[in-house]
Amino acid sequence: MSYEFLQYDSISIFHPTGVIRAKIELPGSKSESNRLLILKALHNRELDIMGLSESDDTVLLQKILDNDLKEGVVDCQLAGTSYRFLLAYFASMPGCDVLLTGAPRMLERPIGPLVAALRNLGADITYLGKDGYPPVRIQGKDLTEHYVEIDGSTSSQFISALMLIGTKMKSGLHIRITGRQVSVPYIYLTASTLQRLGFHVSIQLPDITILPASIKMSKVRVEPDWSAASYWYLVALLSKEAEIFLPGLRIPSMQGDSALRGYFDMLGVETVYLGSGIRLFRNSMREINSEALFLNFIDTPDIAQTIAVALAASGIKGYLTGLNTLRIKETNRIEALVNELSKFSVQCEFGNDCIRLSGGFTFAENTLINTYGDHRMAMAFAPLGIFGKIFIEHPGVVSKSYPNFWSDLIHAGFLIQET
Ligand SMILES: O=C(O)C1=C[C@@H](OP(=O)(O)O)[C@@H](O)[C@H](O)C1
Ligand SMILES: C=C(OP(=O)(O)O)C(=O)O
Repeated sequence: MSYEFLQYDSISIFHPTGVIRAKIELPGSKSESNRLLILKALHNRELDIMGLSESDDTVLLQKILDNDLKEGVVDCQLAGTSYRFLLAYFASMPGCDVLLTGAPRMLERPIGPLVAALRNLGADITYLGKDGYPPVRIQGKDLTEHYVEIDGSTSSQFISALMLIGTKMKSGLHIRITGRQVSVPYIYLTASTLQRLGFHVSIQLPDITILPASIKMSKVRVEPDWSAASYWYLVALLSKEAEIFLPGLRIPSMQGDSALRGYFDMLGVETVYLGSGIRLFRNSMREINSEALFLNFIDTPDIAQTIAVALAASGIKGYLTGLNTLRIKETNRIEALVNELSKFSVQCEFGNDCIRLSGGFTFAENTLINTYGDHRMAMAFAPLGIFGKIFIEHPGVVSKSYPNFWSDLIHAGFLIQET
């Protein structure tokens, strides 16, 4: 694996022909990997997880769990899912005394509903900074209650965290979700991961029941990451001609971001499922006969940036809604998107949970894309290099989920240089 260009202040990127034929080995799903690592630590340290994500977030989580630390400071850096899962994990580990912290941005990402739910289950958690936010001190305990209510309107990671530790609780766990649940497919991903390993889970939202059990399997394979696939759909869309093979992706998939297939089909990228993976084709005959597209991302927040760039660069007007959680991710993704799209004259208006794109895209050669410490800003804008040279600030941000991204673009014929 050669993780190129991660250390530079900025890079330039462009594609000399716009014709792409490539086979790209995507990283394993970060979401699946993180769930499996927690389950492995809770139940069976011998579990063999194949195809684990090589993302910074997963590598860090694995290191923390492998250390089997009982005391001291645990720094999750920028890894939101890992932070939320570890919060529940340590809270349910009798005898541990841990200070769980992260990078400055992590200290701005809320955890209040998860802490409240864990406390109701008997956990001992103290806020060390602002109430409702990291860092916290966790003194692990046997959690003896078996019913909990939690507000699901901030993050699904809170629900998944409870589901994961519920497998280890003596009488299991019944979770009742209050509020409007966001990112629902991630809850189903947790459930299906548990079921694959032999746990009993029943979901009838807003209720989830987990029964205690042990892992029945010794090996499990992680599917490649559909959120990472989104950048290759965008490359295909913007290309003159494309045929891209992404081995290992399945249809149907338990990863909610696989819904991106439908969006891109509408825009002119066809997906063919081959059993061994998927092949993407640019269908230049496809015409969108819609004045404007109305798309809701409440279930699939991680592909909103890719689709926003896809619509803008195709000159399609769009109303993107359900963006509630984008403000509390690696950066305020709504503002970041609007700032960067404006550099290409795209007319954007935005609110708390929506962006309206009113067209007007003009490619501007040599534009510098600011990335706001957010891997998905870098990856969603990089494919614009097909139209001409652009610059990407802090290319190293991609390692949060896809460290090989730049090397893979080079493999697909992009020319990338340090600047
Ligand atoms: O459970 C998971 O693996 C994730 C859930 C989503 O977060 P929210 O539920 O906070 O939207 C998603 O954005 C994140 O990248 C991964
Ligand atoms: C939001 C993300 O991750 P996390 O919440 O795990 O930091 C992401 O990968 O886009």
